[in-house]
Amino acid sequence: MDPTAPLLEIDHATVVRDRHALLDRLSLRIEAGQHTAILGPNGSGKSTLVKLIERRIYPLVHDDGKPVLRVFGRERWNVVELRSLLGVVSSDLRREFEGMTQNALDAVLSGFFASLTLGLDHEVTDTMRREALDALHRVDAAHLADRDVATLSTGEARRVLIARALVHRPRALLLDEPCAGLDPGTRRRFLDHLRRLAQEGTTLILVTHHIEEIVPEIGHVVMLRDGALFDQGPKERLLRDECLSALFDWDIAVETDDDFYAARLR
Ligand SMILES: Nc1ncnc2c1ncn2[C@@H]1O[C@H](COP(=O)(O)OP(=O)(O)OP(=O)(O)O)[C@@H](O)[C@H]1O
Repeated sequence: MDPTAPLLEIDHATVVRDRHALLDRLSLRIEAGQHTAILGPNGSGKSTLVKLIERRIYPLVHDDGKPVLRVFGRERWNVVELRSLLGVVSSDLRREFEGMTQNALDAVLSGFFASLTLGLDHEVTDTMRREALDALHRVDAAHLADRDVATLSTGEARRVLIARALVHRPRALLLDEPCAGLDPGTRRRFLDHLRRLAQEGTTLILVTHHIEEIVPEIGHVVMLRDGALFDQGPKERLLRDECLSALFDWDIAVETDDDFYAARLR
């Protein structure tokens, strides 16, 4: 695989459900190493875009057969192979843990096999076990290792999912509102951890409603609205009063502090 290939190339992607376009001819390109935040109001298509990238849903095909979506330069992927390169934390906790009866450590170990659950045919080594515990530790969840995932609180479950996405050290991370449900301390530690990962070479794609979560390493912003691209570019241009106010239809004042951004509603 070409390491310089763009992480993501989307060419006029349209996704239709019930005669409604969830994504409407969306074109987007994210380079390898280009840490990116995806912003947009409720219903703008952010989670649909995440599902499209992880191949849970498919776009309409082009008449001329040109690919709509390429990830790491490739059009065709086996989902297991893709997941080993692209760690995903989806926003839908219910979906992630549906039907799962296993403890948190096994849920994290399943990340090594790009599967949702740990099966009898999965050979778990001591190193994997150590790394899974370490991943739980990094999100302050080591104490949850033996807990049945079905009994976890929202924030606890989210930490376990984050550990599962991190455990095999994927080349890129696709995070759909990963901080939802995290308490302030855990959120801060998680964001600090994301910063370290980005500095060490993991590309971050972060879907969020909170510009406070756009860590300094993320320099590129993609804005979606009504399933289409509203704007994209460097955050210094897009994370400004006029642009955010137009995107969210609300008068927003942006403040910056130490390379972090914050939004205040007026
Ligand atoms: N299966 C479906 N059938 C019909 N409409 C759908 C379906 N799935 C999603 N939608 C609609 O598509 C639009 C985009 O949804 P999506 O979940 O991608 O938005 P989002 O930007 O992630 O929103 P939020 O910020 O609320 O999480 C929404 O209007 C949603 O109601």
